[in-house]
Amino acid sequence: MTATCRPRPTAFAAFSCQNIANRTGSRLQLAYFGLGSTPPYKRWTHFMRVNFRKSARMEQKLATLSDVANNGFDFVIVGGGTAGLVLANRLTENPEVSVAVLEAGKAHIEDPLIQKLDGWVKQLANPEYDWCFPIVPQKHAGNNSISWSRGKGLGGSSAINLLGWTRPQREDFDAIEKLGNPGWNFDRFYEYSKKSEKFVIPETARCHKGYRDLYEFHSMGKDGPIPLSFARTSSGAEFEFQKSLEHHGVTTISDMLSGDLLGTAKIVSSIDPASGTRAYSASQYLFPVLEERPNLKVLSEAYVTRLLLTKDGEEIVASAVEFEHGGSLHQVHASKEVILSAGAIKSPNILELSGIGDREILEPLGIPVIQHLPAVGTNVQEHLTITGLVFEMRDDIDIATSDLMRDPAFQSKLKGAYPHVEGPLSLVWTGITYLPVQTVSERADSIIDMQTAQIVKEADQYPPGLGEQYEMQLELMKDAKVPDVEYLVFPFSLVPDTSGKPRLSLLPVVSHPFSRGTIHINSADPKTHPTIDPHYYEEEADLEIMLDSFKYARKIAQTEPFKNIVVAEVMPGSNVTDDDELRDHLRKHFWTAWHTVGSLSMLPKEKGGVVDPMLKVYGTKNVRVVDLSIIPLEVSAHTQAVAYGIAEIAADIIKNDNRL
Ligand SMILES: Cc1cc2nc3c(=O)[nH]c(=O)nc-3n(C[C@H](O)[C@H](O)[C@H](O)COP(=O)(O)OP(=O)(O)OC[C@H]3O[C@@H](n4cnc5c(N)ncnc54)[C@H](O)[C@@H]3O)c2cc1C
Repeated sequence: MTATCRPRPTAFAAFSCQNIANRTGSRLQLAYFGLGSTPPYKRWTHFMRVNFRKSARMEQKLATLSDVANNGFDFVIVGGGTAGLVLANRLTENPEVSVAVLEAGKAHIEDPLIQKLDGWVKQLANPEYDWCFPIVPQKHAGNNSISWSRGKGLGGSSAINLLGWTRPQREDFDAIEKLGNPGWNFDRFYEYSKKSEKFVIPETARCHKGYRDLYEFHSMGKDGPIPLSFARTSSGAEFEFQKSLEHHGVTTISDMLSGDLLGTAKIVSSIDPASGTRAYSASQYLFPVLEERPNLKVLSEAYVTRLLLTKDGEEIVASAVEFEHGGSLHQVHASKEVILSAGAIKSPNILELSGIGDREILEPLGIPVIQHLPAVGTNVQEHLTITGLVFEMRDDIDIATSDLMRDPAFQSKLKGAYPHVEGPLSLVWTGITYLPVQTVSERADSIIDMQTAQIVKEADQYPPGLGEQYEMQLELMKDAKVPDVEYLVFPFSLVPDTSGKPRLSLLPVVSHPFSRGTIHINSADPKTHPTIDPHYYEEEADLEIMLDSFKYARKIAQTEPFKNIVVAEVMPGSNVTDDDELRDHLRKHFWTAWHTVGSLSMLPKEKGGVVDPMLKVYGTKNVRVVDLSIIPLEVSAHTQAVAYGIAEIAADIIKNDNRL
């Protein structure tokens, strides 16, 4: 790094607190740069004022009930979330095409909790923003339970997520095609995925070879709506973790978006470098076009209760959608198609409430069965992770943690030193690593053999198609070029902590869990939360992979230089070493990465499919699903780019199919 790369005093740190810390040597200065995502006082106040005006104008552009109720549109999209708004934008590029979007949550226009990078801390478990879906006590995880967050409001989960941007491993996506979905391979996904991306190289990062390479030579889209860049803030601890990984032969990579994830990296974030705020589907795909598209009507606080289905010969036709708004039920008519984009949890619910699903679930609830489609709400897969590997970090070195940054005493010291800087911390998560099971576990072969034997033994009890999925998963697992495990470095503790000490968590993630769960309605009341059972750890291989991944993370943490920045492992504590004790610990502290897929899988019908490769629900003439629920096999990546990519592909499928 040359002197010209040094940030100006009012500029924000571009990529590495650690780099800057090395230059300044002062924790105060480090923390100042760590505040990078919060603009200086004047900028933020001006920003808020402008936002307020924009917000009022935008509110007026949203639909009113009378714009939508009892009116007809070519397409009705259920759910104004990540995928739903991409689709709404792309379909209404043609002024002849009319689209209504019904979103259950609020509009949250220019909402600081969404825009500020650490706003998610306040959004999670807040019912204004988060559906807070409870999951049932987990039989194979000590009957413990957690809740699954999902975004409620325009932008859906892209409005509350943790901003990391990854693309799946090539082989993961190719496996989706091999399961019977022609065209759903990595190459096509990649081309469409880039359509949503606008990679912006941060000014000061131009000096950093790795990032320049990524920008100039590699794999990101540059003209799409979602600005992406490297977060200006990072803890610095992730770089120490990377260096420790390097001691164990893991490569630090600069391009994690080319379909080859193996290695350790600084993740790209969906943050607009111009404003330092969250870039999400509403801010990038909806608000910029709303004013100029009278053919697009978006109604918030419109809770869809069911699709109104009729039969046309053998085929089912959705002619309208029923929704609740302001305490009353209304309908909106669709002349071409109804598209479900309510996410992997609610889209299957809406199908079931409409009479498409397993007869054995619908009939006892008094819901007339229009089509018996037993795969609805099955094949649910979720990235398995844990919260229980937490460290106390040294506070006399240039590593920032969220705990430290939140400390009022530290903040006031900061303000004394930098009176023109306002606001709390906005450290985002940036440390990411993908590894094959062969790297993290000496038992890789025996875990594969154990799972193979299990599959042979239980094959005749599996639902249709599951055996084939498992064979595919085993192939991916045997391939040491394909990641099976991920590590996240979080600059805080996810377990409530009142010690006031700086904390950091390492989160191992099982990328391709074998366990399969279900999501079903349990009431004919559309407002009742569904019964969600992910069956965490039901398949023994998931627990054993987690165990070895946990032990590997610990090994890295005990390697220099990471070791030198840690005071102690506070959870579970380095005295806990017995495998059975650790298994209990992992059962107790399981957690979600919020990446649910598979609940309306795209597969041949006889293999457990709900939608075909054109995303149409089997047996229907005009009902499609466009969200994460269609992915039949979990991918190793974080899923927002997948949701955007699916919607970009779907838009062209729908346009072609309707000759638009
Ligand atoms: C807390 C959290 C953190 C995450 N972090 C990351 C990350 O760092 N990186 C990453 O890549 N991915 C992350 N993800 C995952 C990613 O954001 C999601 O997988 C993706 O956004 C899902 O898109 P979707 O379109 O399938 O669903 P959503 O974006 O969830 O959209 C569904 C929409 O439908 C609406 N809806 C539901 N039911 C109804 C109804 N009955 N009527 C009307 N509307 C309805 C919802 O309110 C919502 O707006 C995270 C997710 C969460 C929840």
